[in-house]
Amino acid sequence: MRYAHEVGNVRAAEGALMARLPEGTLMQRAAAGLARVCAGLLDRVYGADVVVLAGSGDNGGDALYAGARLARRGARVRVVAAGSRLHQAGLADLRAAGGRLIETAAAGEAVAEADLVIDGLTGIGGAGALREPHATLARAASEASGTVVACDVPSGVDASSGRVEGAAVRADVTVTFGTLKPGLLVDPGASYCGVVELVDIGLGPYLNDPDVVSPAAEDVRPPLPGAESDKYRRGVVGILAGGDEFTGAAVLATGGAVHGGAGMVRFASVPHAVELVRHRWPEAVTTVIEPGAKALDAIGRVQAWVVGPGLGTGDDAEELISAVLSTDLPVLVDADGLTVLSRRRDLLTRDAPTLLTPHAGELARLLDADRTAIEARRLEYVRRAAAELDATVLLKGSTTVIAEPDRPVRVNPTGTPWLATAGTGDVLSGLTGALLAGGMSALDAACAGAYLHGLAARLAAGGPHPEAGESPISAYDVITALPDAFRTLR
Ligand SMILES: NC(=O)C1=CN([C@@H]2O[C@H](COP(=O)(O)OP(=O)(O)OC[C@H]3O[C@@H](n4cnc5c(N)ncnc54)[C@H](OP(=O)(O)O)[C@@H]3O)[C@@H](O)[C@H]2O)[C@@H](O)CC1
Ligand SMILES: [K+]
Repeated sequence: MRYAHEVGNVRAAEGALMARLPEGTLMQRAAAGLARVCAGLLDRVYGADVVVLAGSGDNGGDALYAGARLARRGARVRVVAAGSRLHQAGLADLRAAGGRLIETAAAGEAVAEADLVIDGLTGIGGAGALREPHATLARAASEASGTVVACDVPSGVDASSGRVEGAAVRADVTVTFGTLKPGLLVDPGASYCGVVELVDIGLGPYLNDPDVVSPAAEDVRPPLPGAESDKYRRGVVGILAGGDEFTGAAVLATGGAVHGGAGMVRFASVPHAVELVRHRWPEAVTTVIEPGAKALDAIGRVQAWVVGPGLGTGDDAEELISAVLSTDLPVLVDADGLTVLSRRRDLLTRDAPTLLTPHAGELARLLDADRTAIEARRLEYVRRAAAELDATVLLKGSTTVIAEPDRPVRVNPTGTPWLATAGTGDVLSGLTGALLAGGMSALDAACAGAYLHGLAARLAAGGPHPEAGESPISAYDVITALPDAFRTLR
């Protein structure tokens, strides 16, 4: 797991640690780590052209001390001061090492020709949209042809949330201190960071529980069949999807489940959807159901339900969703099911686990909120959704985030922009339903489902020669790549 802490937590740990150390120690540790990474990025430090963008806080101080370390190794270091103040001791050290301050008016040219730009405008103290001249400097850095290294956080990115309200530095590398910050893991902030390097400054023992975690491959443990397993013990997932209008979603969700490790997939729907699913996935056991409260009775036993993809949003769909949520089994609700729930939130009052898998638009309907606001503040809204709806919520999108009341939010590290194509969400719901039926908790199933789905998409997009770049993929390609994604976890 990778752990991330919000600004308040970082400051509390910093205070506790600083009380035990001589003044300035932490800043020197940070600066040393930053300078080390910068030096590694340069072909040669001696003679390299380095520009430090320094704000008036300690983030600027770190950058100035790092600049001084590079200057002592022979780099030509120039500093642009943003704002009225500069960290005085840092500036004095840089000057003593041969660095010099230049006018803001000359900054554009200096940044454009630099081999390396260090962004020390704002760190965890940054708040709201960057003001001037910070915003202009951030834009210049983002367009620089040299390597751009952000100190702690790319300036303009909110460290706790990943929110970006105006200009922000697009970094090639972000060197962060003590612990990751949630804004480095969650879009839009994450997309500004480049490669994130964590520098240990000794904060670890003083940090509280993380606010956000991001799983690595070893944290994703889908259930494995043992010698004793049979299809029932491995988990039977029931899929209620498709209708007279939409059938593709049913085929794709079933495919996700068939390749998601379920012992058996039961699929139930109207005759046309059943016919298509049978044709494409002979592995699935299918049932034609009549609308009505007794629809589930004909299907046979399952360990978890997936309901919603392509189901429609009318009275029949509502009745089916109501019946499924009245069971004492884990239920994953997706797509049309979520639209129905946005007018029937009362159906969510239940004891068994409920997993909701909305994209921003569906969550906007569920919370009566604004879609754009959700996309800009994914962490805030996924937490709010989990608390208000009393469910596990997986918010799909450029960064998929998963929340359960009173737990750290999980951020999925896999995926590719090519995943933004019709039908991939249906695959995710079938896959995750299979993991739920296999006995995983809603949080772990959501996490493993998102991880495997994103990995399968990357494998599909990268093909046999990923070094040659990625290509467009279809939802069906994601299903086909799932076995390879599972294999990478072994
Ligand atoms: N915590 C740790 O463990 C360690 C922390 N360390 C380092 O300290 C950093 C935190 O330093 P910090 O607290 O001085 O805040 P920082 O990020 O420099 O920003 C404050 C300045 O930004 C300005 N400003 C704010 N918003 C703005 C805007 N929208 N647009 C423009 N300006 C804006 C604000 O201006 P003001 O509002 O005062 O006018 C103020 O001058 C941290 O990120 C890390 O690098 C390490 O040295 C060691 C270990
Ligand atoms: K910064």
